Amino acid sequence: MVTRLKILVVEDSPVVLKVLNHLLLQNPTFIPVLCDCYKEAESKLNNLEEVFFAAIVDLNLPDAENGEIVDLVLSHKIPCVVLTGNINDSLRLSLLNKGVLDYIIKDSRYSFNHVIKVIERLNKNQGIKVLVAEDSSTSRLFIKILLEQYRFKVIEAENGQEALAKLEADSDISMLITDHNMPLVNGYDLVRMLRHNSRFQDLVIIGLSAEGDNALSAKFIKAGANDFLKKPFYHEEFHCRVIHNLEAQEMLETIRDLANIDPLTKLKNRRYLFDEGERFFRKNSPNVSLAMLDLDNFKRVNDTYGHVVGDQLLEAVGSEIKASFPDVLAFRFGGEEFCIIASVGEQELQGLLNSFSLKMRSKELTEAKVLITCSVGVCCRPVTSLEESIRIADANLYEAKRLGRDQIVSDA
Ligand SMILES: Nc1nc2c(ncn2[C@@H]2O[C@H](COP(=O)(O)OP(=O)(O)OP(=O)(O)O)[C@@H](O)[C@H]2O)c(=O)[nH]1
Repeated sequence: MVTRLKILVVEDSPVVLKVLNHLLLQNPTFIPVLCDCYKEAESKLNNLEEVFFAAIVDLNLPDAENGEIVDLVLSHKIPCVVLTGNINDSLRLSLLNKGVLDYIIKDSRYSFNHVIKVIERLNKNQGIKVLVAEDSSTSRLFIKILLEQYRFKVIEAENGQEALAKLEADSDISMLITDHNMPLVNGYDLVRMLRHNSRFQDLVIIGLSAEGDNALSAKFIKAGANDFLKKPFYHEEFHCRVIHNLEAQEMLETIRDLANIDPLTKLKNRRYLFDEGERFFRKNSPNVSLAMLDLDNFKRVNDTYGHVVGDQLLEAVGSEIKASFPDVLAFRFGGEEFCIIASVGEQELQGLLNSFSLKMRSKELTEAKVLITCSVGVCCRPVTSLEESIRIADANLYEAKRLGRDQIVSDA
């Protein structure tokens, strides 16, 4: 179930209030709570039953014309995005120093979309772990506070060696912010070590240094860091760089998923099989077993119930495969054919396939309550290539079909 988050919106213009309400409601996570003056916002904030995830506030309200609403919201420790008609350097600095997340000039409808983007980012950040590697406890605390302002989960390390150990122990860490001058392993060496390990290819890395060495930023980036910041930096720049680099990485992952995942079944696709499957095969050979699974008489399902139900059935089978083979590589090979690759023993794979076939035989799938069986061909013998393994499993699958379907034929 989606946890819904209340967003306090304080704005005296009915039109702006309406636009923000409309935009926030586009995201089912958000519940906008609208106020048109300081007094109303104050009473909402003082109500202990109301818990706000963030606030969007207009700097000039009829009953608080000098930005008092910002102090009020921040005193309740609520992340605050400010809307303003105009901005100058001293106002910008004063807002940022108070700790507002961002300030947005109300000059076009795009500015309102930007406000929503900031709030959505904040929500996403709650699930993102960032490791800060920095030997100075003061600097570490400063960076931690900046990151927590944006709702990131922060983990700390006092030197490069500790950072490496924490990254190895926790594969959920998405970003590393690392100083250069640290004991044991410095930042530059840490980046080099990480980038030589394929496990850390997707880790976003931002280097930091107080040194006046101009070559250091280039060295960091050449070693594989995504970005570099020289200390002292202003927190506006820090936040922009953190968010930009994270979004670039997320975009890359989305593109990769689009290229490798079958949109209907959510299993990896055939293209990924010949890529990742090949790698898996080489790494685990000769202890690799492969099974080809093909739904029986699937054409009849399409002919009887229509293609929409056919699609729903494929989607449901995809979920069943994911649940039944949790620790193996599972792919949609094409049409109603699937492929499983595992480095488990022949007996274990046979057991998993038997349970899956039994489940398929007895479970009604989709709203149309369709019963479907599947035929399976297995290759367990040591072979020299993934292609050979697929060819043998396919021949066994053909045999399973010939013998009357709904059975497993193995070469073991
Ligand atoms: N709805 C739907 N149907 C698909 C999809 N991909 C392939 N099919 C259908 O799957 C059916 C496969 O038919 P056949 O190759 O004759 O195989 P079968 O009917 O399962 O028969 P056997 O494999 O011999 O048991 C065809 O009707 C394809 O149109 C898809 O993505 N969605």
